[in-house]
Amino acid sequence: MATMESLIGLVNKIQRACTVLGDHGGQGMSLWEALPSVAVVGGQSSGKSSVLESIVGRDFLPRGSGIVTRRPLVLQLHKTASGAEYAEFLHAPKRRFTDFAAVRKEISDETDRITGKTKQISNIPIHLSIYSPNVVNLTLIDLPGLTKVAVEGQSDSIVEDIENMVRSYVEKPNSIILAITPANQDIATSDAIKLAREVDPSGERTFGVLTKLDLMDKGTNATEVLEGRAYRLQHPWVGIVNRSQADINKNVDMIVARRKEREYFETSPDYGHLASRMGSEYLAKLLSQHLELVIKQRIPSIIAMINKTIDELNAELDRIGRPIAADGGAQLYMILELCRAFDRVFKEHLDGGRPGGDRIYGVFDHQLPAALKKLPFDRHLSLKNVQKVVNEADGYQPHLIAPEQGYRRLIDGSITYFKGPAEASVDAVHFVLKELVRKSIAETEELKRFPTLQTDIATAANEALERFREEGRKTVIRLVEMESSYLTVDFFRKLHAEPERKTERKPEKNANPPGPNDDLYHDHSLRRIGSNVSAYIAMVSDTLKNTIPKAVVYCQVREAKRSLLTNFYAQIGRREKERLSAMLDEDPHLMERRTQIAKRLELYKSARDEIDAVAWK
Ligand SMILES: Nc1nc2c(ncn2[C@@H]2O[C@H](COP(=O)(O)OP(=O)(O)OP(=O)(O)O)[C@@H](O)[C@H]2O)c(=O)[nH]1
Repeated sequence: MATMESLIGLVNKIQRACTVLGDHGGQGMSLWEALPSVAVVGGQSSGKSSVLESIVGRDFLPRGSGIVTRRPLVLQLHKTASGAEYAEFLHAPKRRFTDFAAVRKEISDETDRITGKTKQISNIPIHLSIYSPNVVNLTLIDLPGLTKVAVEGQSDSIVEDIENMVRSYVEKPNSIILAITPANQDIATSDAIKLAREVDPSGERTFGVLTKLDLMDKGTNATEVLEGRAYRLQHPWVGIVNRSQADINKNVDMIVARRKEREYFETSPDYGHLASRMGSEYLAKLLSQHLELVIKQRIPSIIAMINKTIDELNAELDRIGRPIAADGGAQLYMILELCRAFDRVFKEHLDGGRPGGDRIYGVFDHQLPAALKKLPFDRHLSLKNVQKVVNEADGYQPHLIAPEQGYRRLIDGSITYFKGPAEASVDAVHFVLKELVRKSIAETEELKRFPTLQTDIATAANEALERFREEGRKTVIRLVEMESSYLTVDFFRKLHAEPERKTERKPEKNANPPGPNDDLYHDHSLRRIGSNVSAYIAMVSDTLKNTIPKAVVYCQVREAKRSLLTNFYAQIGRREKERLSAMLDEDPHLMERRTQIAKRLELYKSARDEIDAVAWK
């Protein structure tokens, strides 16, 4: 079973953490808003500060004319067993105040730090913790006094601004309203009650406090109000007698004032019967008990809200990416993971699943055959050129049986033409691969947050592709050169065995002018040579049409799949931690957002842990 200290202490802790993170309501459903708290509201001079000081048993609030409270003051009271009495501000955690006049000055100074000397108001709370044997565990939020008129130097809107700020605190369903009304004023005109009625019509969250009972006109009393007949609330009204201005001027001790207040009620003919339920000490206990009760009731919904928020924050973190680890090993691991993610996408492009790989087949199926077809063999094997090549090969002595050298030169010359389409295939596939690298980087979700690493991967992949292209180029050129280094002997043997039907008919078809017999024979023979070479080259072309794609895939596509980033991995493995961090550079906005989320997540998780610890005690 949780103790009172632990429950209120728990909420105190969470509230402080909320303020550190800038979560103090006003931004949708926040943890702060889910936490029950007591908000103190009242018109100017209603005795708000006096009630708070009386509850604390210390003078510590700034005084003065005009609007003194200009920022919410979250006052967390912690009862100490040791007798030590001191105060601490969340904004100055290292400093322990034992002099309460210094606390007052610090509240003033800290107010001005945010609002400037302009006397404007701000909804950013000041957190003050007071540790004392004279307090009960309680958290109160002191809010600016509701006012009717702006004083000099303040904008006209301040009246409305204050009301809006106070309303933003009291309208949340988890807020307990401490509505302070002076007894020497008509309850119907009380600013505090007016606002409380507006946001809590059933009066279940409102505690009515009547101050200045001692200042009522002779012959009148407040029993109508205190007994709940004048204005009904779910909770009993509490009457208070604070120090008068004269007491304050005389520096009457707060503890003495408490005693005097007790005596006032005990001896009062009007309120004697209510004495046990009157006074600031009673009020503090009442609030403390009530706050504890409310916290207990709210814990399940607070836990639900915390869990929901944790889920949402985790989902957002997943979306924008988890924070990067600080140590080199983890960074290296992360870079490798990111590279692998890229590699997966890249392979999907090649193997199918994502488009692009089919364009490589397009090179082999279209581009290469078309380029082979366009090669200028007609020109190279024209009668004139055949004659020229054969004659040159023969030299001073014409061939006797067959122009062996001529054949070889014609074939060599023709085969050289294949280098063009072979290299073009290598280049075409290279560009497809390069484009797929670019696409894959853009499509790798995990890489989106790391522009530097994207560039690094692109550079490394393109360097690798250049190497593969060079390898591919060498290999296809070698294939072409192999074709000229050793000819297929069988092809020519078969030719030899065949009758010369086809070629013999040709001269008749070609309406060549009649000439000497040997000339005719010579033409026939040249034509035959041309057509034999042409047939041979067609065969080579068919072979290369099949082997060039094999070489290209072997050297470029297969390697890209196998070892696109191998060199890169080796390089980063040797890199210093600083360079690894630099590779994981991110968009600063994103980093900021992530830090924010991580902090909030931390807050919510620790809040959950704290609640668990209390709930199981
Ligand atoms: N006699 C008597 N005087 C009181 C009582 N409560 C408050 N006062 C006096 O009323 C004046 C205003 O009290 P504060 O406690 O400063 O009131 P406040 O609501 O905090 O005022 P602002 O901060 O100006 O809005 C001071 O002079 C107090 O001494 C009371 O119960 N009896």
